[in-house]
Amino acid sequence: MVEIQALPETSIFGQIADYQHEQVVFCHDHETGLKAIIGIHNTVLGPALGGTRMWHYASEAEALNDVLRLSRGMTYKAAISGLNLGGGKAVIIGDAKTIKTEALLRKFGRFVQNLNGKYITAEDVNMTTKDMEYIRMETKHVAGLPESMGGSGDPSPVTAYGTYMGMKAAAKKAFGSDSLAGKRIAVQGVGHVGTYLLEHLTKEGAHIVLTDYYKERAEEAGAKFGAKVVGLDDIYDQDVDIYSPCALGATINDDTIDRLKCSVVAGCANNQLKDENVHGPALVDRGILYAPDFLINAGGLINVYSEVTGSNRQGALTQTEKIYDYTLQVLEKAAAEGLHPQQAAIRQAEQRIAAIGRVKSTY
Ligand SMILES: NC(=O)c1ccc[n+]([C@@H]2O[C@H](COP(=O)([O-])OP(=O)(O)OC[C@H]3O[C@@H](n4cnc5c(N)ncnc54)[C@H](O)[C@@H]3O)[C@@H](O)[C@H]2O)c1
Repeated sequence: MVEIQALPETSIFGQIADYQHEQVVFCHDHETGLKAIIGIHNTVLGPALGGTRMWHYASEAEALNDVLRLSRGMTYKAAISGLNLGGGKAVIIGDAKTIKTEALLRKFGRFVQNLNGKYITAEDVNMTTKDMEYIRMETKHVAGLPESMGGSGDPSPVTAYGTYMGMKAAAKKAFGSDSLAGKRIAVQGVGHVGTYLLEHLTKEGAHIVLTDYYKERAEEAGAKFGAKVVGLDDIYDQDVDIYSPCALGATINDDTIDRLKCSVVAGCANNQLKDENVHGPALVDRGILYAPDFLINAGGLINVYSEVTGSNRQGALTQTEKIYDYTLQVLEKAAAEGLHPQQAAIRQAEQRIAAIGRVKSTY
């Protein structure tokens, strides 16, 4: 596993080397004000696929770090899910409310096109379906489009299904049975994925306690699913079997970890561990089983992949169901090799990339 060390902000090649990226493309256009970075982490398994995020970064160094970290995560997510995809991601620097124009997006599309399919882009934070339409005008290397445009549509139900499968596998390991009937589950965030997840959980007879940043959204979900609604910060103190982070990242941190009373953490949020090298082992010390986030939330990527391969929603769901087996395998590996689950998942992904890399070494 690659240990990432803090580097001086100016050491661009140092950072690229540390994260082991193949290629990082800096895109600039004076006319439109476009400043974008495309991070291509690894293409051993296939083209690098990952969304484009637009964000008002405090510094260019922060933007670079974000694209490097996110694209590396995509490599692992694809590899561990058995997909023939590499990891990539792009960031456009700037305030989406002020600088985003058709021309800027189409110019970005031309940079994507220039990579000839080595990078396939998709929607991410602060990008809309309309924005993707503009990018699509300049490049065919776009995935995750709405069904009306011939794409694979909303990935949230598929992500929720995979998270549900991963949660059941973790329950099997922690409690000896994968049944969630009667289990007390704290769901943090009832947005797109969280709501679909609640449908699976309540159908199986789990008892839910939930919270959301938007009080009305929380109340609505509480009423619909017969769940108890608690305050934003109170979610960490609940006496539950499973904590399911489905909102933001980094919610497992120094401030929250000692408050958790659960036996399992399994949710769809990205980057749940604030520092995987600190909080991964800390969960093990506390006797809490962690279902690796990038493994159990891969349903969305699997759904997008179905677009690349010409499969359909049913094919994506069938592939997503395998997250149950993959999660069990990773948790077994972690126990057998004395690793924390996130570390075991990264190793498993790296081993697949290395093995397939050797396969491809013959002409
Ligand atoms: N949508 C997908 O297919 C997909 C795929 C992989 C990973 N994810 C990740 O899953 C998470 C949820 O995605 P989503 O598409 O449902 O997003 P979303 O924006 O629809 O839902 C997130 C919800 O969390 C709430 N929230 C924000 N901050 C909160 C806080 N501090 N406490 C409680 N609630 C809070 C928001 O109000 C919102 O209702 C994100 O981390 C996302 O990156 C989503």
